[in-house]
Formats: sequence, C-alpha cells, structure tokens
Amino acid sequence: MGLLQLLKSQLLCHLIICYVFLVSGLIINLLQLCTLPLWLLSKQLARRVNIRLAYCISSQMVAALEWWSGTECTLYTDPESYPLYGNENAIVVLNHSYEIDFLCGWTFCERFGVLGSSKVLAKKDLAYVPIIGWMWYFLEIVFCKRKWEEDRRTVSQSLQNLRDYPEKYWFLLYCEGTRFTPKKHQISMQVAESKGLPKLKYHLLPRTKGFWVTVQNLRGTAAAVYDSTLNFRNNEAPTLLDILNGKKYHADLYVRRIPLEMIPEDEAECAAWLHKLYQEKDSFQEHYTQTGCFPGPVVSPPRRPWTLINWLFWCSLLLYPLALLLTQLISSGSILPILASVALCSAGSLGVRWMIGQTEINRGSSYGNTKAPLNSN
Ligand SMILES: CC/C=C\C/C=C\C/C=C\C/C=C\C/C=C\C/C=C\CCC(=O)SCCNC(=O)CCNC(=O)[C@H](O)C(C)(C)COP(=O)(O)OP(=O)(O)OC[C@H]1O[C@@H](n2cnc3c(N)ncnc32)[C@H](O)[C@@H]1OP(=O)(O)O
Ligand SMILES: CCCCCCCCCCCCCCCC(=O)OC[C@@H](O)COP(=O)(O)O
Repeated sequence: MGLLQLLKSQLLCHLIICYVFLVSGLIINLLQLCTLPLWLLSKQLARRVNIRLAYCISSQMVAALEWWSGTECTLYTDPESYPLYGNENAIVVLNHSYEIDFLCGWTFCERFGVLGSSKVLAKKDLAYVPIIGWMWYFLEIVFCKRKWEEDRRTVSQSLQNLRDYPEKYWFLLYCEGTRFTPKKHQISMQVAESKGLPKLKYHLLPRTKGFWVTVQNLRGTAAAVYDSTLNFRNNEAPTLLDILNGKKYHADLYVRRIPLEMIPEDEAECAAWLHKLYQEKDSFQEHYTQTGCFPGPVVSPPRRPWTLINWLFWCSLLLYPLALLLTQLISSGSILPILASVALCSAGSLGVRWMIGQTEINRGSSYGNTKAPLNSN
C-alpha cells in the first residue's frame, strides 16, 4: 500500500471529510430555507438558486468518487447521441444493483452539466435523511410511498410541476423499485412466471406504473429515455465506505438514447415495452459478464475540476475555524468543554454513519421481499 493510499484509509481523514460534508450541508440547507420567500417573488429564480446550492452538496460526494477515490467512469454510447446529453431533458432508466449506483449516476450528471438540477423518483423515507433529503425538497424531487393507490395522484402532480423547470435535467427511474438481492430476485421471478414473462438473470422484474406515469407526464418536456446499464470492472461491488477509504474502481455505463415518441402511450403497451427493455438490459449484462465490456463504442466524458474546486472551497472555509477552536479548547484545559466537544463530534460521526447506512443493501427495505397482490388492471 502506498503512502497516499494509507493516508486515505485513516479515520482522521474520514472524520475531516464527514465534518466538512455535515457542516457545509447544514449551512446550505439553511440557505435553501432562506430562499422560501423568493419562491413567492420569482419561482424560476428560486429554482435556479436552489440548483446551485444543491450542486454544492452533491458535488462533494462526486468529488469523493472522482478525485478522492480516483474511480474512473467509462461511457459506452452511440457518438451521434453524445452531443444531446446535457442539452435536453431526459428520463434515465438505470439498473439498481449497487450501493453507489446513484453516485455514479451523479458523476455522469456532473460531466454533462446537469448535476444540480437532476431528479429522481425516490422512496419517501429518503426525504427525511438530513442534508440530502432536505436538499431534495428544494429541488422538487418526486417522492413515492411505493403504494400505487397513494402515489398515483401525488407522483403525477409532482411530475406536472416539472414541466416548466428552467434548466435541463435528467429524471432517474429505478424501475426495479428496490436494490437487487437474491431473495428479491427469486420472488420477482415468481411474479414474472405467474405473468407469463421471461425470467431475468441480472434484474428484478420492473415495476411499470412509475415508468408509465413519468413518460405520460413528461411527454413534450423530456425528449428521450436514456436506457442505462451500469457495471463495475472485475466483478466488484463498491460501497460508499470503500470510496471514503480511497479505493479506486472502474465503472462502465452503457447508454442507449430512445426518443420518447417511440414509447407507447397506452398503459398496457407501455408496460409491455418496459418489460422488453429489461429483457434487452439483461442481455447487455450477460454480454458484459462474458466479455468484460458492453457492445458499442466508448465515448468517455472527461472529469471537470468544479467538484474539486467546490470541495476545496468548503474545506478551506470550515477547517480553519475548527483548528482554531480545537487549539483554544486544548489550551484552556477545562474538562467540561472538551467533553462536550467530544460528545458533539461523536454524535456528528454517528449521524453521518447512519446516513451512509441508507446506501447499504443489507440495511435495505423489505419492499419486494413478498409478492404484492397481482393487479388485474
Ligand atoms: C448519459 C448518461 C446517462 C445516464 C446517467 C445515469 C444516471 C443519472 C441520472 C440522474 C441522477 C439523479 C439523481 C440520483 C440521486 C440519487 C438517487 C437515489 C435514490 C433514490 C432511488 C429510490 O428511492 S428507488 C425506490 C423508489 N422508486 C421506485 O420504486 C420506482 C419504481 N416503482 C414504480 O414505478 C412503482 O410502480 C410505484 C412506486 C409507482 C408504485 O409502487 P407499488 O409497489 O404500488 O407498485 P406497483 O403497483 O407497480 O406493484 C404492483 C405490481 O408489481 C407486481 N409485483 C408484485 N410483487 C412484485 C415483486 N416482488 N416484484 C416485482 N413485481 C411485483 C404486481 O404484479 C403488480 O404488477 P402490475 O403489472 O399489475 O402493475
Ligand atoms: C463527501 C462524502 C461524505 C459522505 C456522507 C454520506 C452521505 C450519505 C448520503 C445518503 C444518500 C442516500 C441515497 C440513497 C440511495 C439509495 O440507493 O436508496 C435506496 C433506494 O433506491 C431503494 O431502497 P431499498 O428498497 O432499501 O433497496
């Protein structure tokens, strides 16, 4: 292990990174709260301000992936579609097997200039995660309870609100609805069998309602669906803690641009179209497993300096007062403030550890562990 690698694996480094993320995140959440009156005066200006504030948070995590861990991201896509990425609204359909798939998604958003504005259909529980969840509230992220009877109306309404969004965005949909586990896979293949659908080897059976409602509500606003399939080289499954430890990985993303007009309007036809898409995605994964690459040419977008610049800015802003405070505290020699600071640091560290836990598959939800009743409609 090299010296730099050893340094990156030190707890002290992780504590510093988490301190900067936590304090800057809370400051930004507070600034977002201050934009509330602006929403009444100029909604579009408030949205633009919040996009930039959100960038300051999410780009720190992207910086950790790109600059701290040095993870490389390769894009396999058609060179004719490439110039459109970042210059149009799109619905992204991504496989959901990795703990950091959302972070790789964010990295591609960053490289195409849509990180601050990008959206996702997220489970409601994530809205309560401090910093990220609170930031999402101001970004008009669409939340669902994964209960169609309740989501039908609220998801449609939230999607309608995005029709006049002032900046280009990608709307991410994990149609599988939950992360891949062997148990969830087994159950969902029983559902596939009972519906007469072919079995999938690498994906859960997609939930079609969210996709249909998204396509219907964003028709005329989103130009295309980006069918995206992610894999890591050498069969690796990195975690957020691996990234904090500075381990380097290589992500491969295969993207096909499908114009929105090609997607059927009728709900049943749209569902059948999505099932077929997942069968194709499964064959791409099989190709990757057999050959170690996706079909098609490689057009890799370069990493940009902005995530690093933002991170260094927050580090320089927040580390100096911390160092000053610690020096004063130690030189004062009084036990009570020292104990209070240790307690505060421990609470902060536990808080961040809990947030990291939200990304861990073995702490994931039980959604998909049982067969939901089959709908007839
Ligand atoms: C150029 C580069 C391109 C790309 C770059 C890549 C990406 C970057 C893009 C953007 C990034 C932006 C942000 C990312 C940041 C962070 C994201 C982080 C996390 C958030 C992710 C989540 O929270 S995922 C969980 C929430 N999302 C979803 O669930 C979406 C999918 N779900 C649906 O669509 C659902 O339909 C629903 C949620 C709308 C409703 O849920 P409900 O459970 O009520 O579902 P259904 O009504 O669909 O369920 C009943 C149907 O399902 C069948 N069934 C029953 N049991 C099962 C089972 N075990 N498995 C599968 N199917 C089952 C049942 O038979 C019913 O079928 P019907 O045919 O009758 O519908
Ligand atoms: C600079 C880095 C500092 C590190 C700070 C850590 C911050 C943690 C941010 C938490 C972001 C949470 C995003 C979770 C995304 C996710 O993958 O959610 C899972 C859902 O799709 C499905 O859930 P499930 O049904 O449980 O599989």
